[in-house]
Amino acid sequence: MAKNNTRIAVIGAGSWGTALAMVLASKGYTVPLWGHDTSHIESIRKKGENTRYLPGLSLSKNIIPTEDIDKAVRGYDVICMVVPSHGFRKVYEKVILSLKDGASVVSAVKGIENDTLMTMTQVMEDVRNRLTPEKTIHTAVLSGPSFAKEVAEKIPTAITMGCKRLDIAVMLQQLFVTETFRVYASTDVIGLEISAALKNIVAVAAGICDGLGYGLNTRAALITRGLAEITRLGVAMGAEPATFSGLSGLGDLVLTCTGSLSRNRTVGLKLGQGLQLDDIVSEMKMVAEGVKTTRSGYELSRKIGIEMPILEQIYAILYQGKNCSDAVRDLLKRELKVE
Ligand SMILES: NC(=O)c1ccc[n+]([C@@H]2O[C@H](COP(=O)([O-])OP(=O)(O)OC[C@H]3O[C@@H](n4cnc5c(N)ncnc54)[C@H](O)[C@@H]3O)[C@@H](O)[C@H]2O)c1
Ligand SMILES: O=P(O)(O)OC[C@H](O)CO
Repeated sequence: MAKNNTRIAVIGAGSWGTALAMVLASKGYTVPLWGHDTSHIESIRKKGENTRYLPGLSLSKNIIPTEDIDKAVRGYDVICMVVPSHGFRKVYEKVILSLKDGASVVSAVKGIENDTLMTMTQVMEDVRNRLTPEKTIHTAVLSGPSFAKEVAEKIPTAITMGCKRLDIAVMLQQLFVTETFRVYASTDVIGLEISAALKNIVAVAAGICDGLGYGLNTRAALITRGLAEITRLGVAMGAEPATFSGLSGLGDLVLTCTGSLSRNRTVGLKLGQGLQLDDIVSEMKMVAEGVKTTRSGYELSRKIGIEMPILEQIYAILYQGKNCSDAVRDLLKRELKVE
């Protein structure tokens, strides 16, 4: 758990980027924390607190807020990308220009790019191939049940670090682990990314059912059948089935479908209570990745030819104006199956 000489920076000064910077700073690392909004970065610098995304928690002096991406990245060994999926590619196109050869980049992001249907490590590989094919960059993913607020408050948490190269996954595991932040290593990058992105859609569904006033039976059914359809898609994309019963699969699904801190579940809750999606999203100051991922997940499932009934109903609610109760009714009256 001791600090070593690795230089690590965090890109993205929202709630999760700040919480991860706090984890690393608590080990003694000096961590540049980059954000795109100059006034927000200035406010963090002045107050020693991220009042917009993690109010009430003092930041360590080891966290160096910056709006200068080159300064945050140049010469660093490990970069942790925590920019929401819709802005990820544009930011990474800048990051990669300053990235040193042989660096590792960890995506802590849970989404699938809308236009390309790529996961974030696929986006990183795509950007590298186009902009700096001469560089060797090790891409990795960090995923698991982890509300930023609880991680920042040092509430015991377990999470998974995935990289196709196990030695790199283990190096990153050791970099992030603390006494309250337990990190497992994995090589199933696609499994971690698919489970992370798609659990947000099931969390929206769980919120909808709670908003409609349904009960705990309904929620348990959604978690279980949601996991079944996420697993089907992930395995068809080359993931290991066991990943879906791990922290990034079942673990994160349970957290986000049941935890009141979940932004995705909150979106669903309000939809179930009758509010309109545009109004809900425009009032939120944080990102709920599940809204956009419903679109990319839906297109991905059709492209690969995987049946995903819960995802299809959430897509119909979010993008085709379907009534929430009608969606639940249609899920229940589907042809009967063997489990
Ligand atoms: N918050 C959590 O508990 C948590 C935990 C695990 C994973 N995640 C994942 O981390 C990612 C980031 O989420 P978050 O919770 O930090 O979000 P957030 O809403 O708290 O903050 C988002 C940050 O990204 C910035 N941003 C927004 N659009 C941008 C753009 N186009 N370019 C650059 N920066 C932009 C915002 O200014 C803000 O600093 C998401 O994929 C989320 O699913 C979040
Ligand atoms: O608040 P949510 O719904 O984005 O969930 C946050 C994390 O992904 C929980 O692991």
